[in-house]
Amino acid sequence: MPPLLYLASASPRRSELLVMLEVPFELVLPRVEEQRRPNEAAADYVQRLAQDKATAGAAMAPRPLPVLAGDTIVVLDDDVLEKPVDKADGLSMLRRLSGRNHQVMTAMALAWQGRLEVVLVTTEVSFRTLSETDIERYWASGEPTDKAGGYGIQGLAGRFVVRINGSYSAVVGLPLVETEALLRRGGVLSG
Ligand SMILES: Cc1cn([C@H]2C[C@H](O)[C@@H](COP(=O)(O)OP(=O)(O)OP(=O)(O)O)O2)c(=O)[nH]c1=O
Repeated sequence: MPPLLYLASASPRRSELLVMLEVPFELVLPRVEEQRRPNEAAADYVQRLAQDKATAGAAMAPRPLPVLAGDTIVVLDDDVLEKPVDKADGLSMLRRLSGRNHQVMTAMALAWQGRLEVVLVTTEVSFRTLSETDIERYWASGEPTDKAGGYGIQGLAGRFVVRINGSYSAVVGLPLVETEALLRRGGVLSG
């Protein structure tokens, strides 16, 4: 099947989730700098990054097809927790998340025919209290390194999650319901 869409993402989770929407797609891999501006609100930041990725993807796409991109951040007390830069950073994120609620924000952007639309999905996630042993063992699993907030709900950190209020697929990196609607608006999906 010829592609109808490009996904501008190196995230294997985003590719796996997009498969669920049954639209043939190919990857483009733009490089976009991820740096929050002073006083930039978390919701603005995550939407800007998704838009930057979609725009950069459209600039390098080999064919004039719509380009989808996303960004995920974890927000705790107005602080943005991105991917841990090292072990100390990863352990400190997990200690902060322990026994508390935080928000996971995922923005998805679609660039097509010179247009750009972005949607933001915010999900509340509750963690149980984590012991130092939980935290050290989880870090040693290798799972936290490439994930916003230093955890993956779909993996070993699933056992830390007491409840979520919102979209599970958004926490993993691509909100299925909202992305399907976005792809309909962009004419990628019909019906
Ligand atoms: C909170 C959480 C994040 N994540 C992942 C989703 C994203 O892949 C990653 C956040 O990093 P992002 O910067 O959103 O994305 P990425 O760098 O992995 O990929 P790309 O920019 O090329 O699209 O964290 C999980 O897999 N599970 C979780 O529970």
